[in-house]
Parts: sequence; structure tokens; C-alpha cells
Amino acid sequence: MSETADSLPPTAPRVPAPPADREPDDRTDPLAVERAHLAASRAALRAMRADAEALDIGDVTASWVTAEVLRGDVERRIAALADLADTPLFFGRLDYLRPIDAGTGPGNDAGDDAGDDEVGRRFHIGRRHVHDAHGDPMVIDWRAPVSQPFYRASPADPQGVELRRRFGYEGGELTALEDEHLGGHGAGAATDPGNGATGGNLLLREIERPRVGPMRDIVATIQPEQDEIVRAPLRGSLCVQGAPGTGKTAVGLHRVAYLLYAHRERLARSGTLVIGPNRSFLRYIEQVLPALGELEVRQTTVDALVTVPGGPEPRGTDDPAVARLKGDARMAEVLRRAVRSGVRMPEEALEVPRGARRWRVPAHEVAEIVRELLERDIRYGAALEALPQRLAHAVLVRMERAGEAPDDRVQAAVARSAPVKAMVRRVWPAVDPAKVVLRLLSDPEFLAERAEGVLKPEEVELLAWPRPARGVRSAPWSPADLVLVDEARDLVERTPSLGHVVLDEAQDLSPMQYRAVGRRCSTGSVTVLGDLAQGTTPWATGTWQEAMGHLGKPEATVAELTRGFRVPREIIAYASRLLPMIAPGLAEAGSVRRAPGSLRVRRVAAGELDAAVVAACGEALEREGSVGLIAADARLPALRAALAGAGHEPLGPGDETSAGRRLTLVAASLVKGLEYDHVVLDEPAAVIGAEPDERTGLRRLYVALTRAVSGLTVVHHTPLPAALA
Ligand SMILES: Nc1ncnc2c1ncn2[C@@H]1O[C@H](COP(=O)(O)OP(=O)(O)OP(=O)(O)O)[C@@H](O)[C@H]1O
Repeated sequence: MSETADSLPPTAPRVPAPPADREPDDRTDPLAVERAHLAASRAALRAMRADAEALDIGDVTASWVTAEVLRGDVERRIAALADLADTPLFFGRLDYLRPIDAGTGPGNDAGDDAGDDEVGRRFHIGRRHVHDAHGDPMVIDWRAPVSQPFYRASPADPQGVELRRRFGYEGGELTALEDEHLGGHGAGAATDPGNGATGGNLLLREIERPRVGPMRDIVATIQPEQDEIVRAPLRGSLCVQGAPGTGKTAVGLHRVAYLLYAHRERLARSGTLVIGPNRSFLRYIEQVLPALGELEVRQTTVDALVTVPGGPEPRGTDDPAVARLKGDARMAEVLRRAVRSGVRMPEEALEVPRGARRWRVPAHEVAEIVRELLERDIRYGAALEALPQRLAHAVLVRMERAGEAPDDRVQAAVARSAPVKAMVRRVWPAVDPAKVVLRLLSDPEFLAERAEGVLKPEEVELLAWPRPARGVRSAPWSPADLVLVDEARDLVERTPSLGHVVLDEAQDLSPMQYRAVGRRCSTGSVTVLGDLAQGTTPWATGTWQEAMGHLGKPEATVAELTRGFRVPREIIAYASRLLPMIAPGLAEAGSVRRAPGSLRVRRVAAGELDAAVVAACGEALEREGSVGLIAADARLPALRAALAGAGHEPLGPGDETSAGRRLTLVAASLVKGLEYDHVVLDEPAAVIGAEPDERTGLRRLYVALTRAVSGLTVVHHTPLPAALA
């Protein structure tokens, strides 16, 4: 398990405090120098916070509204300036070979990190910017351009860096340091833990640090290939395929923090959003962005995204075949037709009386206007708003021809007149998106007509609710139905686009769900993270190109992460034996760590399964860190009872673990994205058997097998799948 800092190599001595009469020296006593810098930085941060607290807004503005806005800004700033007690203010240092132009770079509207030449060539890198009383930086934000070589420089490409120093810490105290000389003489990397990972011992120690509490950030040890994704430009959309534990979730969250830093103003206006698979996953990740100083990023699920206040709410679920069809991209065309199905060509002319005269627009001319609106690619609701004006214009043209000189007010009055309103209601009736979907699913004839040539007759039959629904409130909406309502809503009124969306565990989304996410970043960009081998829905993504097409970003770059950080090599190699069956095209994941003895497989007699599982949990609890017992959903009650019998009261997925409560009982269906130091996996055959088909079952098993950081114990009675036997 994790070593203590005392066992670090000679570059990382634990040094007694220097005698008070002598200034510590960076060559003889580097840790003492760094501790002094940390203490000074802390004092500087306290001063920055005191300055922010002392700001008198009344001096700056007389306007009440501006004062309120400013006050909010200042409060946020004060909150962001809090010192985090359990992490030091910096985790690294860069010494540049020669003075560099350390400007903040293009596209960066955030602050004054690393000023000019006077600043010197030594930068401490931390979670946030800290400056002294003169405004000179003492700690540089990890996101500043000048910090980038901390993550990317290598002996082969030192990027101007002479020395890279990484710090080990316990609580808020520096306990160790690790130096890499990149440019100058004596170049040599810190111990390479394998596969070219940078950061040596400190990286391994960070990964193996026992997990209690929610997910942590990885700012101190982001790897070069991860950093390229984190710092990719805001403009382009990106898709990352990555094996389990390659850091996709971590990278996605750090990317949000980076983008908010580099494009603070733009994204404050347009907004950012993180989408994850379920509530327990969100609870697990929700502390990462706040720890990075970003307190205002919304984190949600696709289901929650399409459920709007006052709108329909999900009450049930669909059979897999039905849900799959409802998630099919062809439904978009069915909905488009359904939304427009109330549009009628007029049978009578429009007649508008004004004063002594009656103005008449013949039916064929009204029809032409309607047809033209249908052909234009605008939202149904926008056309509905435009139509009265268009009809009024047709009336005005007639007035002018008759020698009158009507102005804009006349046009507005005509547009509001009763005959125009009545005509609009007849030819372009208002549409309630939920009611349109309700009708599609309740009225087989209506559905069949809209689906003509798009769906097969047997598919049409599959879609209809068993009993027609009476109203929006009482209808048996499923999550897939709400995605249809969301699409219909967007056909009526454009969904506002955010600046950037991060979509995690994307492989499980249906095409219609991708469309729902896509319209929330139609004018922004998206980072999609996922693993095709972990797709466990019947509609799971086949290729990323296809997925990005549904999202409306077919031009997106697809990158791949293959170096695993979570799972030791012994365990990932075992799980990867399933890959030929579940995702033949995918490369096997590597791992930066070996942990001999980390994998145990135990076969027990049928009657002994529960007791053996409880015993395995007990063994795991003897070690440090979190323990996850993963089982098929149907096995949970029996296991909970068996655990209770042994005096264990397990947590649920997403509940925060603490030193006192470290055992979590989690259904295989909810474990995606989560991890535990030690995993006990109950009866794989039951996990497989709970899924509708074998491939999905094996994928679910693959997810469960790849949750462990330090140890995995598989306990089973029923034989394992051939590949694992
Ligand atoms: N550069 C890194 N330094 C330290 N820890 C890392 C690094 N990259 C990833 N990790 C850790 O590895 C673990 C797995 O990361 P993460 O959950 O982001 O992987 P993932 O690719 O999303 O996995 P999955 O596909 O299983 O959901 C986490 O504990 C994360 O903190």
C-alpha cells in the first residue's frame, strides 16, 4: 500500500527545520526553502482574502443593481480565495532555463499569472493564483500557459524547462520532493513507473492513496496525453475513447476547469454543463470542480436534462425493444411530421375589414405564404410568430395598390386583428410538444400516418402505449418518451445552446439522447467521453463517428486513451480477456502499475456463497481504503442480510465513504464510473444473467471487473464464462 514520504529516494529528504539564524538554501536544504515559500504564500493568500473582504462596493458604484452584481462577484471571489486545509497551495515548481515570455497567451481573459521578465524564472504551480503585496505571483494557476510544461515537458522535449520539481504532501504540509532535470546538465527523469508515465513515485503514491470520500482532482499528476485533451481549444468538439481507468472522467472535469479559466467571460455568459450517467455517479464526482475553484458548473443526467419543471415526468420504463425504437434517430422525422401535422392550407380567403373597406387576400395567396414558411428551415413557433405579420403585409400591399399610405402601426394593427388571428389558428395552430408526443403514442392511426415510409408497420405497432393516455399528467411517460418530448419542444422553439458540454459515459446514449445533448451545444462545443466496451444499453453506441453525427458534430476529432491508472495490470489483463467478445476492435488497456497478488478468484459451494462473500469483505476491510461489494441487482437483499448478520451496515453507491464507514454495497447496474480500493465481486454468472443478452451481460461484467484500484476478489459458485475460467 502507500509508502510514507520517508521512503522516498534521496532527492526527497525529510529535513529538520534549519537553525533560526541561517537562511535555508535550495541546494542543501530544499524542502525547508519550499516550506518557507509555502508559509509565505499562505500569508499572501490570507492578505488577498482580507483585501477582498474589505472592498467597499459603495465607493465604486451608485447604482443599486450594479452594486448587487458586484457584491455577488466579490462574495464568489472571497469563497474562491479560501485556503484548502488538506492540500498545500502548490504541488510543483518549474525552473526555466532562460527568461521566457510568460504572458498569459491568446484566448485567455483571465488574469495576470506569470507577469514579465522581472518575475524570474521559477514558478510554483498550484490550484490557484496567489500574488504578494506587490502583485508578483507566488503561485501560478496550473491552467496558465506558463504551467503547461509542468505536464508536457520531457527530457526529449524540455520546452525550456531546466528543472521540474514535484511535491509530496500530507494534509497541507510538504513532506517530500522529486526533481527532474530536463534541460541542463544531469538530465534524468524521476523513476518511470512504466509505460512512460511521468511523475515517478509521486504519481503512484497519489493513485494508491486510499480512497475515502468523493473523487479527487488530479491536477498534480495529469499525464501528457491527458493534458492534451484538457487544454484542447474550446472551438473544436472532441471525443475520447478510453479503456476503464484511463482517466476520462478526471480529464473531462479538468477540461471544464481549464476552459473556464481560459475563456472565463465567454463561458460565464453561455454556460457549461457536465452530464453523467446517474445521480450516484454525480454525487461521486461533484466535489472535483469545487476543489479546483469552480463552484458554478451544473452537473446533471440526460434524464434530468429533458425533464422540465411543469412538464411531463417519467413514471415507468419501456421494454428494451420499445425503448430502443424510441431512441432511434428515425423518430426525429416522425416527430417533425407530427409537430407540423396541424398545418392546413386555407379553404377561404382572408378578409380584414378596416373602416368602410374590406381587404381580401385570396386563399391561394395565403396558402403560398404557409407553404413558404413550411419550406423554410425555421422552428414551428418562430413561423407561428411570423405568420400574422406576413398576412398583414399581404393586406398592406393591397392597401398601397389602392392608393393608401399605411404605416407600420397599421400593419401591427392588422396583424393583431381578429380575422388574421382566426386565420392563423386555422392554418398554423399552436402546438404543445408533450401533447403531440402523447397523441403519437396514444393514437395508432395518427402515428401510422406520421411514420409512413419511416418506420415499418410492426414498429409502429410496437410504439403505441397499451392503453391510450387521457392527459399529459396521467400518461405513462418513460425516460425515452421524455427525450421525444424534448425533441418536439425543440421543433417548436430552439433550445438555447451552452458554450461547452462535457458528456461522460456517453456510450450508453441512444441516438435521440445524443440529439438532446447536441442541441444544448449547437453553437458551442462538446467533449464526449466513453468506452464502447462498457456500453450496456440495448442501443449502446457502435462507433463514435456515428455518435458524433447524432450530436451534430460530425467533424469532431476522436482521440484514444489507453494507459490505465486505476486498475493494476494483473486485474486489467484478466478483465481484458472479455474484449474479443464485447468490443472486438478495441485495444486492450495498459496499466501504469503492477500489483502482484491483487487478483483472487474463489469458487465455493452453493450454500456457502453469501458467507464467503461476507468473509472476503471482512478481509478487504482489514486493509486501508474503500471496499466495494458488487453484485447483480437481484442479489442485493440476500447480501445485505448476510452482511448485517456479520455486523456490517454497508453504504449505497455515491454515499460518501469515511474512515469509519468504508464498505459500499453496489448493484452492478450502478457501478459504472465508480471505483474502490478493494472490490469483492459476487457471482459473475448472476451479473451476466441479469442482462437481456450475453454480450450486454459480459460488458456489465467487464465494468464490474475494472473498478478496483488495489485488489479484486471474485467469489462464485456458478462456473465463470469460458474466457475467465
Ligand atoms: N494522471 C493521473 N494522476 C493520478 N490519478 C489519475 C490520473 N489519471 C487518472 N487517475 C485516477 O485513476 C482513476 C480512474 O480515473 P477515471 O475515473 O477518470 O477513469 P475513467 O476512464 O473515467 O474510467 P471508467 O471508464 O471506468 O469510468 C481515478 O481514481 C483517477 O483519479
